Amino acid sequence: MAKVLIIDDDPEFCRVFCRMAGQLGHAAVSVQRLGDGLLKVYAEAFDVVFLDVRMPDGNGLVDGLPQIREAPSCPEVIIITGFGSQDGAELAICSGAWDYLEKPASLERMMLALLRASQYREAKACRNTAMALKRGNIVGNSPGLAGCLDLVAQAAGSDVNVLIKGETGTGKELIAAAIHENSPRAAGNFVVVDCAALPESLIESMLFGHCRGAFTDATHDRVGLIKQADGGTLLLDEVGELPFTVQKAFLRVLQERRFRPLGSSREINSNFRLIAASNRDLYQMVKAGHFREDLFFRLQTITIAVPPLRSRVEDIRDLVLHQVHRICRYCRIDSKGISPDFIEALESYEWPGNVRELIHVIERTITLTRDEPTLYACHLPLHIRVKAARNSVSHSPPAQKASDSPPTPGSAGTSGNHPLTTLQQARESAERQYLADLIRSVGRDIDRCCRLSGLSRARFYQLLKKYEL
Ligand SMILES: Nc1ncnc2c1ncn2[C@@H]1O[C@H](COP(=O)(O)OP(=O)(O)OP(=O)(O)O)[C@@H](O)[C@H]1O
Repeated sequence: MAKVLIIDDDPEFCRVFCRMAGQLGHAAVSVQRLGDGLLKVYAEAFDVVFLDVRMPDGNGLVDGLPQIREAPSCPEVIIITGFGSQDGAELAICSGAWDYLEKPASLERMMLALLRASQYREAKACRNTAMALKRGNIVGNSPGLAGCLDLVAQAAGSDVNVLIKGETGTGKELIAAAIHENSPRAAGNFVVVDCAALPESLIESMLFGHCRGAFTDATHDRVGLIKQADGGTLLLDEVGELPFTVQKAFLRVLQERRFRPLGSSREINSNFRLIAASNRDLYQMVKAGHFREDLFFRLQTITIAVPPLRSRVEDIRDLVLHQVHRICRYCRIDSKGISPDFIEALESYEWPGNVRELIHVIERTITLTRDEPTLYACHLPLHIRVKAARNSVSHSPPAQKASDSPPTPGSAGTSGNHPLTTLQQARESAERQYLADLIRSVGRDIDRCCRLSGLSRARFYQLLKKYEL
């Protein structure tokens, strides 16, 4: 039985729908306004939500769907609309809807969609309780990361090939390790091959192994990485860097799970599970002729796309707390307090290097503030402070006196149409704010100010003078 909510401004339609769902054993309730629907999904757990698009107080697809998908029970959403369009259908599916039905869809069709969505939910609930996922070192609870962990659970329960995509530093290797740890192969080896770091001349011998005398430097037999993963998992990290010739040889290994080490006359077996990871767009590489299409299709039976950190800002707080505690313990210093402005500044930065960059910033900050009991935003590197200050300026532009802001080039006479400041002005405003905060929290201890800000003494004095601080 599923718990169902229908959000539709037609009370008669809701009444008939609820009665029919009830006859099929589901518990259905309805509301006629989008706002009431949102309140309800955040107050109660639902399995499936039927959502109308044109509501008196908003557009279900645009204003409702994303929020409903992020509700604690993360219900499946079926869009029902009297004004269906191909673009609407695409938007719905891309935004995570289960289905997109045009009114008047027959009630049977709606009940079929409900049946499928509720069966899927049941199966998912069984999987989750059957296997409480060991997360390893993975920190974070954002919906984006939760979606990845769902796929980790699915992948761990099967033996199919997995492709993990995502920008550098997003945690692809951690995800791969979690699949291995949760799979029946956990007792076997987890062998990581960094395809970008293997010298091209050695790559075949590293992967396949070699016999003594196979080439000039082969002074003894060597077991290749593929054989080392026998009974376990092989992670091909940066698989896009695998040379084209090796891709062909590897494809055969993937099909046969057999190969011949260099210089050997005998083929050997290796029963490994393959996970590949890449921060490059392999599909584009296939189109450009740099990656084999047949290998590409074989790699991705399950694909996990790890979102960049900037699109799961909710994880930053958890990651910071975890890392600060970990690093302080490692450095044998007392754990530090964290002020809200420290987290806010980190949340407003875009993290091109993702979690790896965040960890480096925290390590650096703790090293530079060993004696500080609390971390403030002013302890962060300048570029992050600047970004935070710029964001606060652009969200609520301060009223400026005309004399404060020289006209920007080309804006004379039309400045009323240009609320944005110039880059130089924004930079100066951020710089001034940063220095003021720094002095406020550290005092006039010039050595510490210079050490924390990374500025030379001369430059520091120059800026104090410039901003009359
Ligand atoms: N969710 C997370 N929780 C805790 N630590 C994380 C998380 N994601 C990434 N990290 C840490 O960030 C660093 C980079 O992670 P990882 O090497 O898995 O990224 P990657 O996507 O494989 O990077 P690359 O593409 O550059 O190989 C590691 O120190 C890892 O432990």
